[in-house]
Amino acid sequence: MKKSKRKPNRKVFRTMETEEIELINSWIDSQKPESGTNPLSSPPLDKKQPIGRIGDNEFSRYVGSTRFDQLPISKKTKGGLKEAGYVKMTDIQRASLPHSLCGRDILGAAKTGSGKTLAFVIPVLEKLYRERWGPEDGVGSIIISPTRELANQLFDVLKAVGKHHNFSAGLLIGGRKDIDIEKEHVNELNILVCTPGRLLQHMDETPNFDCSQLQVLVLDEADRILDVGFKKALNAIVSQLPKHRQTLLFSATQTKSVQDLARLSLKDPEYLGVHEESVTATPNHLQQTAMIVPLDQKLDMLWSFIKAHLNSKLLIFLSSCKQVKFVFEAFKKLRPGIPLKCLHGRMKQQRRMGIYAQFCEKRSVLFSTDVASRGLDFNKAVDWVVQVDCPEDVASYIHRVGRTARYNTGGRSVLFLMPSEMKMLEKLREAKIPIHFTKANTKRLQPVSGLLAALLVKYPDMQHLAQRAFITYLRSIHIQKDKEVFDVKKLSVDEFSASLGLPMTPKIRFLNQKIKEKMVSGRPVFEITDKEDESVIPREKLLTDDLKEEDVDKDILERKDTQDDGKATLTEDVMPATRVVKKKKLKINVHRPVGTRFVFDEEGNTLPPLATVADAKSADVPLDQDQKTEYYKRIREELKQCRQRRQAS
Ligand SMILES: Nc1ncnc2c1ncn2[C@@H]1O[C@H](COP(=O)(O)OP(=O)(O)OP(=O)(O)O)[C@@H](O)[C@H]1O
Repeated sequence: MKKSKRKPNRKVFRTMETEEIELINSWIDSQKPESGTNPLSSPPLDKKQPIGRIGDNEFSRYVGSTRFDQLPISKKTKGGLKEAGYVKMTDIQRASLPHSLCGRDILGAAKTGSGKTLAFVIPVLEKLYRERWGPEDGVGSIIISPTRELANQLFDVLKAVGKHHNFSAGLLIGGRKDIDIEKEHVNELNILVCTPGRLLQHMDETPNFDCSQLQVLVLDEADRILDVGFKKALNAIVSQLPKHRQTLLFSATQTKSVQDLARLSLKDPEYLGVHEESVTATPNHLQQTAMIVPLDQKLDMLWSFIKAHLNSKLLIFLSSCKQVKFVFEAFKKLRPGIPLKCLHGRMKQQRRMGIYAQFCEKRSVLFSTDVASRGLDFNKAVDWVVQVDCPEDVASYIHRVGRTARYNTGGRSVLFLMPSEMKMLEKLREAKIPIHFTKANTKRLQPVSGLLAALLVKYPDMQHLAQRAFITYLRSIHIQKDKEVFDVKKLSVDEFSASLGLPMTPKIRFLNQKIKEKMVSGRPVFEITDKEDESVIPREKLLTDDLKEEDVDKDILERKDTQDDGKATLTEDVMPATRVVKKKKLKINVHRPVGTRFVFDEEGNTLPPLATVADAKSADVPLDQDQKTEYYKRIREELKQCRQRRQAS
């Protein structure tokens, strides 16, 4: 006779859950790892060993587990993990989960792409499950991320792994218009994945918003969230949370500052730095290169690089939003033959999400500020990370290059360093970053400056973008903290201006100013002094349009100023050159000197992509300066004449 397949009713389900929770609690209690130990150093479990209850009051060891199904976690979480394809644990998961599952505070540090997300998503789900958390219990866990895109990604992982649980979860990020709907429902949510600004907004504005029962607080990219840029927001958030809670902090570059940790009232945290003994601070499968590129050659080099990688996925970092806009708009008009996209903090949220999703899917080039530097996974498939502008510090470098070579995949990165920034190379090497240094080969450069000059004449709006890019870049260098690396006085500004296609070098007022960063009423400000003007300017204001704060969630801090100047066209894909039909109509043939080339070596083999712009043998900085100066002079002269002719007609 066929067995009846009737599902157990609710009561039976509840009893089964209660029994499972009792078993998990006893299992966790009986096999707790000793505080201060790293489970990675315990021998791995024998595959044949029985799992869970193995005698009357005896349970299997879970320290030393290598697979998720060997852990004392619920069937629901195990099911979610399995269906999402997660079977074996990564090192940070093996090291931290035994501690976090038994309720301890964690400071977790592991290389980029090593699986830190699951290391906090699993304990969040399990804690609430074991507490039998329900809709009426309200907010049980808060996961904070520094950027909206990362919060979105974390939310997706939470949904996938937690799909069999009954918790309600919400994504609370700035830039979304549905704040009023959010306010109505936020108290019904059990797990909040949010950016600091939006969370604080709810804390300030949502009637009866209640986190008093919070069980687990997670800070992803913890060092960034504890950083000065978020200090005020984070202090305000933490002041409204109960002290009795579990706190999990994760990052590839972790803070050890006692002051920072004191702000979070951590209780005897377990410090788990799983790659501390590793010979490198970056993923093993990541091939890293640095090369000298003078400021006025950066765009030539970047253009040549893109042309040599038309079948790849490239993530390009520039230092400011204006830089991103200019390079994106200009290169888009030059049609390199690969879709181009851009991402920065001044774009509307929906568009940002759209760009992020598209870049996960297709081969393309994404120009970005540091908004994309942390945490983002892009489906593991970024081929190259190109840092056109030097990162502000070693941590920033590690996070940027970490967008490639994720989990077990390979990846490559290249850093353009100006001659005055060579100190950064030393700093990277001191920080255990195996970076190969090579000299650029100008013979293979495809110059783009002349084309930009022509573009600026054809499209006068572009001139404004170029000027803003010029000024904001110099200002970003001027206010960098690390003066050993960044010195605006060492830059040849006229050549730089010409390389952007500008006919005249814009005035640089701030160069006479002394800028000193200091704290006023707990808020970072830059004190600016020059002969004419003496003022104190809030840090965010000075950085407006440009640096880090544009990229974070600013809905609270800058709601009034925030304007979306990302025009619709700014983020649209550019069709590859093969589809361009209007090309013939252009008066200026911008394509002429920059056709796609294949480069072959002496044996007739195609050269690896980087070799088309890099030349390890050449020892000199690759610039015939006289020729270049002559060239710029001529272009400027032509542009002036062109302008005069236009004015006359
Ligand atoms: N146990 C696992 N088995 C298979 N894949 C995994 C496992 N854990 C994580 N991954 C995958 O590895 C990739 C990187 O994971 P994750 O984004 O959590 O890294 P991370 O350490 O947080 O990186 P970052 O420091 O850049 O934020 C993701 O694509 C994720 O799906």
